Amino acid sequence: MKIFSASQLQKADKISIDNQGITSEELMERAATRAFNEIENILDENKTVKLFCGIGNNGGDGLVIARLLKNSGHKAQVYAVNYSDKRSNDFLANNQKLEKMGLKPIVLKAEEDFPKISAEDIVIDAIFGIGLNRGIKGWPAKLVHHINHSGAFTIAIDMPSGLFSDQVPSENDAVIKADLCLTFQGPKLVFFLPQTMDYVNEFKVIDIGLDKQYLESLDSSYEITGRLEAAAIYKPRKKNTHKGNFGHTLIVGGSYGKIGSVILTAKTALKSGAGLCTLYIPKCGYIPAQTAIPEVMVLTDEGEEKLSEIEFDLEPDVICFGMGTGKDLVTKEAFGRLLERTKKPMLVDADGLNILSENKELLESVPKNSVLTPHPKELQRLIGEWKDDFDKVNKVKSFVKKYNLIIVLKGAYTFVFSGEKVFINISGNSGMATAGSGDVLSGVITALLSQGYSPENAARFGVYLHGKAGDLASADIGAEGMISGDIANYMGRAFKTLI
Ligand SMILES: NC(=O)C1=CN([C@@H]2O[C@H](COP(=O)(O)OP(=O)(O)OC[C@H]3O[C@@H](n4cnc5c(N)ncnc54)[C@H](O)[C@@H]3O)[C@@H](O)[C@H]2O)[C@@H](O)CC1
Ligand SMILES: Nc1ncnc2c1ncn2[C@@H]1O[C@H](COP(=O)(O)OP(=O)(O)O)[C@@H](O)[C@H]1O
Ligand SMILES: [K+]
Repeated sequence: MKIFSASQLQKADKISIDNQGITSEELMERAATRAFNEIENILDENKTVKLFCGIGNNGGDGLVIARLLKNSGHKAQVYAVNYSDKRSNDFLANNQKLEKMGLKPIVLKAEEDFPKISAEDIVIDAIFGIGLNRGIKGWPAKLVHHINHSGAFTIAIDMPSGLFSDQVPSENDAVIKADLCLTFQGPKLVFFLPQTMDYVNEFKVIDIGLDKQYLESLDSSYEITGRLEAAAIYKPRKKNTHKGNFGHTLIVGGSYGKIGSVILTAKTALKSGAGLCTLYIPKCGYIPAQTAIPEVMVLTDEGEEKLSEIEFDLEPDVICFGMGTGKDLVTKEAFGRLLERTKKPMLVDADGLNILSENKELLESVPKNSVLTPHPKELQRLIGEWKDDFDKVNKVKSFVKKYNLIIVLKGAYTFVFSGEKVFINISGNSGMATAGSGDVLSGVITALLSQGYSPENAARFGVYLHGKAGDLASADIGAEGMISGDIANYMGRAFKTLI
């Protein structure tokens, strides 16, 4: 699923109106009716719905929803948030229809007019949608705070009011915190950025029937990775195969006290379909690794407690480097030599990334199309500070182009940057905020690379599977109870959900 900008969606509205021979009022009726159907599904009859409608088309949607609620016997109170006297035509048309039914919106013009909102009410926020062009200030801002502090379950129509589709609100701007956002045609980028995602606890996409052909023709850098997209990447195994068909992964990492990290990565690689897996670790890790995973082969470095040479006599299909290595000079030099010798795309994580950050000249030697998996702090070391999340996204886009790499920026929503594209993953949960889940992610992506998935697909699919395995683990044993090893243990079941 592509993510469109506000201006693309506004244009798609116009084109669909022309192509389908309908009026904008009819499109509004269709959009708002579909939103109403969702609301009715979750509505308890005893609840009072308080609708706050702006005076543009987002407000128009709210008026249509109010009419439909009233028609189906719900208790609805409608407020027109009169921040200006300029009303959109479709707002006016729907206002008339509502008044004809005897439901006249109460006009709010100042703080004294605010109604009481109880925690038991349902609030529909139809104040501003994608037409927002400046931060909400003055008494409407106070209304937003009034709604946010009411404790009422708040459903935003299209966008939480006050949230821009293409910039981060400033500290003084008021923004609705939506429990649910019913968003038209596709999710907006701000739903996924760390600085703005908290305004949308949950979202549901409402297909309002815009012209499919036109939407498909639109360019967008941003795409969602959900179940459908993951299933399209998945290559089920053939019957006539042997372990050699699924690649040999070499996992290089670890140091004294951090051998567990590479063990997790290797275990996950095997549980994600890698045919063979060899661990390359300092000597001190030999017995723990052999004991923890009998299926893995183990090679040891000359170094007792840290990597110092990285010499091996095998031809792996993919090398993964960096978990738990530390950044010692000998390890850095050994990594530099490994980079010089490696031609195939590899995966670099954790201290591998920190070594690259401290020795930027090494970036030139990272094989093209390699996958780097930083969390935000590691990213900052790699690319420097950013002003806000939009600036960060642009900086990462430039970085991946400059070095021809793929960046997996980990977070509650993980972003995969590849060429012009940015893929946003929607599987996963807060139970994954636990030590070692990043090591597990490296294991999945490495295993997919070894099985012949392209680096872009391996990154995108690996991130999805990692989140899905986390979701399955959380559903069974709870977010607090799960540890990163559980994510590895649920990996097979994550693949099975795609069959
Ligand atoms: N036919 C259509 O165009 C459709 C539009 N739809 C709805 O229309 C919405 C967009 O409607 P509009 O373009 O009318 O815009 P909004 O209803 O989001 O905003 C209304 C107007 O308020 C003004 N404004 C913006 N920020 C302000 C601020 N901080 N303080 C005071 N005034 C401010 C702007 O001039 C803006 O045009 C969508 O989000 C969606 O809900 C849907 O009904 C689907 C069909
Ligand atoms: N709240 C969350 N929701 C979804 N995924 C999460 C959340 N918190 C962390 N994760 C995932 O867990 C992993 C954590 O990786 P990382 O920070 O490198 O941890 P570690 O260094 O302990 O291995 C990432 O893949 C990240 O996307
Ligand atoms: K809204």
